[in-house]
Parts: sequence; C-alpha cells; structure tokens
Amino acid sequence: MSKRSKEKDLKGVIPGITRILRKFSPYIRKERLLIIGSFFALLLETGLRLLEPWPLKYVFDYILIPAHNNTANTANHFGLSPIALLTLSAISIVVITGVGSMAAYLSTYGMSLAVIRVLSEVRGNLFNHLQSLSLSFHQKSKSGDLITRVTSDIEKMRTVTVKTALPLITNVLSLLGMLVIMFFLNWELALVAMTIFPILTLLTKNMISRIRKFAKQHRDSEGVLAATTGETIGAIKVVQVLSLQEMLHGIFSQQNQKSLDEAIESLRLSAALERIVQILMAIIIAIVLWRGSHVVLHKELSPGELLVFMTYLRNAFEPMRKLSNQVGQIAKATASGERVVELLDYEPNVRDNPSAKKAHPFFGTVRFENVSFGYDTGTEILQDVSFVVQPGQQVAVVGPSGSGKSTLLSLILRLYDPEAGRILIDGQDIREYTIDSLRQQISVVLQDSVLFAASVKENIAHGRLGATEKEVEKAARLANAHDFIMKLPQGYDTILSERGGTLSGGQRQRVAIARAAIRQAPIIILDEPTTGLDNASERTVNAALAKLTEGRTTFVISHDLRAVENADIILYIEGERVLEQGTHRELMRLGSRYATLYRMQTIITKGDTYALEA
Ligand SMILES: Nc1ncnc2c1ncn2[C@@H]1O[C@H](COP(=O)(O)OP(=O)(O)OP(=O)(O)O)[C@@H](O)[C@H]1O
Repeated sequence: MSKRSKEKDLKGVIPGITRILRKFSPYIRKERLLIIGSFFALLLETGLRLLEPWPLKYVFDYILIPAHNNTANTANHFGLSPIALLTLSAISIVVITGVGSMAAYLSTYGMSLAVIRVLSEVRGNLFNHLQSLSLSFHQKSKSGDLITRVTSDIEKMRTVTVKTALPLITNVLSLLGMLVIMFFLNWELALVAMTIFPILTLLTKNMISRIRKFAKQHRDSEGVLAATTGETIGAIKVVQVLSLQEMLHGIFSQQNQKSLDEAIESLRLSAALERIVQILMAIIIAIVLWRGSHVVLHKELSPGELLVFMTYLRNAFEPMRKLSNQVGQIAKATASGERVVELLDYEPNVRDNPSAKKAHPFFGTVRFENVSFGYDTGTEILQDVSFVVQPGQQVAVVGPSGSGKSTLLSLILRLYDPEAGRILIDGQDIREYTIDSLRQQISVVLQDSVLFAASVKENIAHGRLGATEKEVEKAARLANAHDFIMKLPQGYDTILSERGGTLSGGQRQRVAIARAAIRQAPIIILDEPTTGLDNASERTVNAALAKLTEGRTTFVISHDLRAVENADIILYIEGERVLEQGTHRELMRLGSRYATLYRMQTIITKGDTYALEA
C-alpha cells in the first residue's frame, strides 16, 4: 500500500493519534526503555516471520523437484548433502518459530505493560484534573459523560492499543518486509500483487470514514446514556415522588435505541469491509498464481521461489483482512482518546495566579470592592458590590430568592472569579493566595450538606487532613453530634450510605458542622443551614452553629430575618445590588426594603401563631 493512499484512508485518525501521542508524551517518555526494548523484540519477531517459508524453498528447489524429475544428483548445496540440507531445513523451521515466538512474547508483554502503565497514570491525572476544573465547567457538563471518559474511554484505548494497535504494527512491518522480498524475487509479480492496495484504498476509504463517524456518535450516545442513568439514580427520590419513571424511561429508551442503531451500523460497515477485502485478496491470489506459473515455466523464477511468493501473499492475506477491522477499531479508540484529550485540555477558569502565594493564617477581615459578576457574559447577577467585614463579625446576607446571595458567598471561596472589582482578605486580593490555602481557611455549611459513603469519623475528618480521633470527637461534641453518633450501630465507625442518606436532615447537618468545626477556620460561610429542619432539630443545629461561629468572621444566608437580626452587619441584596447595609436597628430606622420584608415576615409568623392557637 502506498504511503499516500494509506494516509488518505486514515484521514482524521492520524491527526487524532498525533494529538493523543503529543498529549501523552510525558507519560510515554517515562516508559521509553521498556518501549524501545519491546520494539527491538518486535523487529526480531517480524524478521523471523519473514524467514518462515524459506526452508520450504530449499527443500523444494534442491531436494524434492530434482528428485521428482530424476535429475537428483549428489552435488552438495552450500557444502551440504541433500539429507543434511533437509535436516537443517526441518530444524530451522522449529528454531525460527521458537525464537520468533519468544520475541513475540517479549514484545507483546513489554508493550502491553508500557501501555497499561501510561494509561493508568493518564487516568489518575484525568481524575485529578476533573476535580480541579471550575464549578462552572461541572455545572455545564453531564456527570455521566465525564464518568464515561474516565472509565470506559480509557479502557477502550487500553484494549485496542494492546489487542489491536500492537499486532497492527507487527503486521504492517511484516507486510513491508514481504513486499521488499517479493520485489527482489520478481518485480513483475510483485507489481501484480500490489495492485490490491490502490483498489482496496478506493473501495474502503468512504467506509472507514463512515465507521469512524458512527463510532464517535456511538461513544457520545453512551455518554448521554450514562448521564441520564446517573441523573436519574442521583435524584431517585424526586423521580419516585413525582412519578417520573415512565417519562424518564421514554427518554432513556430513545437514547438507548439511538446508541443501538449507531453500534449496529458501525458493526455492519466493519463486517462488510472485511468481506470486501477477503474477496479482493482471493482474486489477486488467483492472478498471481496464474501469472507466476508462467514465469516459472519460462524459468525466470524457481518453483520454490514461487512457493515463497505465494506463502507471503497468503500470509499477507490474514493481516490485510484484519487490517480494515483493526483500522476500524483504532478509529474507535482514537475517538475515545480524543475525548480524553479534550477533557485534559480543558483549562479551569479559576486557577492559581502565577504570582499566588500560600495564605498566612487569616485574621478574617473581608472586603468587597466594586465587585461585579455574572455566570454568563451579558447577564450580571451582582453589580458594583462593596462592603467591609471586620474579624469576628457576623454578616447576614438577605434578600429575595434568586437575588445572588449564594453567588456572593461563592466568590469568597473563589468558586468563581469576579468580572470586575476585587475581594480582599486581610488587605490582600484573594487571587494572590493559592486556592488551596484560601479554601482551607474557610469552613462551609450548606443547606443540604453532602456526606460521603464513608464512616462518620472519616466524614468529619474530611474537614482537615490528618485530624486525630480526639479532634474528631471534640468537633462532634461542639456540633452537638457526639450523643447521636454514639447511638449509631458502630458509633464513629458507622459507614454512612451514599450522600449520608441514612441520617436525618438534622443529624446530617450536625455532622457537617463537626466537619466544618474541625477545620478551625477563621472564616465561616453558612448557606441556610437550618432550612427544612423541624423546630427541635433547628434548635440543636442553631446551638451547634453558635459554638462553631463564635469569634470567627461569619457569613450567613437566611430567609428568616428574625434569625439574623442580631448580626453585626446585614446586607440586603436585590436587583443585582446591595441595596441596604447596616445593623438591624439601622435598617429598620431606614424604613425601606429590609424593614418592609421584616415586618411582613413578623406579621405572617404571628398570623401562623394565631391560627395555631385558634
Ligand atoms: N451555575 C449557574 N449558572 C447560571 N446561573 C446561575 C447559576 N447559579 C445561579 N444562577 C442564577 O444566578 C441568580 C442568583 O442565584 P443565587 O443562587 O446566588 O441566588 P440566591 O439569592 O442564593 O437564591 P435563593 O435564595 O433562592 O437560594 C439566579 O437567577 C440563578 O438562576
């Protein structure tokens, strides 16, 4: 096959492979000794494979045919008697195959080992990279699709590289070797044999690119399926409560059918391609046999040499037949590889500045200077927000739903960066601190705290790496969680279910408070931590929160204005701006939005109380 036509066949695959290799080169470099060693073994294997039919030639040309024609003479060939030559040929068959197999074993084992090592390192880094990608990326991505990239896309690359790409390299090398020898034996016959390559290229070009297209679509559909499954299982409670099963089953079935159709189409094309190659090869073998016999009759080639020629052609048949399938497989794995590279290439929007330094232990002064932010360009959520909080002050962030309260606090954590203005902690722009050292000094308790499927002890210790058992217990006591934890079947060693689903809402919040407490962070963010709890749980959680926040700069989001009226500063947000700020007394005296909302809430609550009493 000419280099150019081969390149055309692989159009799209070659740039993909180049991109993947370039991206993986640091990992590949680490395994270079193993790869080079295995490559030499592979060359040896290929060379020996080429030698395989030659003993037959000598037996035919120098022993069998002369004997058959009664022209056998006792003349020595290569200084050997016919019987010695026969014995040597027989032995060499075993030696060539034996050494070739050993070389094949070494090359396969070495290369596979290198591939597995490279890909498992890539997978580890991909997982790390995923964790470091900004929240905005994860909110836009489908988690199932990301999971497919880390798991089955990498697995696809591994199996195809080991089981298909490496044998393909051996096949291509031996095909090239066979061609050289065939030209050397008889260039005219070699040319006839070679006509198969351009014909094959023309016939298969279109099919290969269609296989690639369907394979890529199939991989993407699998990602969508995984995403739907993940989303459904993740929200199973909502699904069951709202009886969404049938609707989701409909969506899933459609996606499943699409994935099936694409898989079948790509399989059908691969199978058709294989058969086309098979028929073409039979035609070429027939032509070469026909033409070759004439050449032998004209004494331009010995019968043994024609035998070698035909054996090469037959041997070439198997790799050639497989070639199309292998190229199809490689095209599929390249699609997987490109999905992995695409993800690795994705840069987090929020990352450490080159000049960023590890933060010193914070005192806890927080200053917003003309901060503006929007999730999508053009739609501002916060505009020109400015305020200052002194160490140890309690700040309440209030305002209508969707006004940007959670967004404001997520900026302090650098989950997003402001579009304009800056946020300072202890007088320094937070972008000048490394993200890790900034977040380590901020504790967060959210409305619905997520716990991991690990022991209670581990869940609390997640708050600070290297926390001791004593510290875990101290934090749990502070969070009013120790008593209920001791009543769990294995106490602190009780393994929680996924997302802490086996605990009640109040218990989950108290474990989350313990996790926040163990951090001993100077800044605390509470995003409606008591919403959804009954009165008794709310009281216990509030008592725990009071201990957690004592003496620390605290931001608390609350819809219940009476719960935060003692805050040192109240920020009232509405219409993208902090409309009012001050103490409860100051804002009530102002008699504007906050005061109206506060009065409304008080009246409503009183109304509820009267209703209950009646
Ligand atoms: N990841 C996101 N991408 C795009 N828009 C978002 C995202 N998160 C929030 N928003 C939008 O930003 C606005 C502010 O949301 P935010 O959650 O900060 O409000 P909030 O005041 O905390 O609301 P609530 O009181 O209901 O919790 C809303 O209009 C919301 O739809």
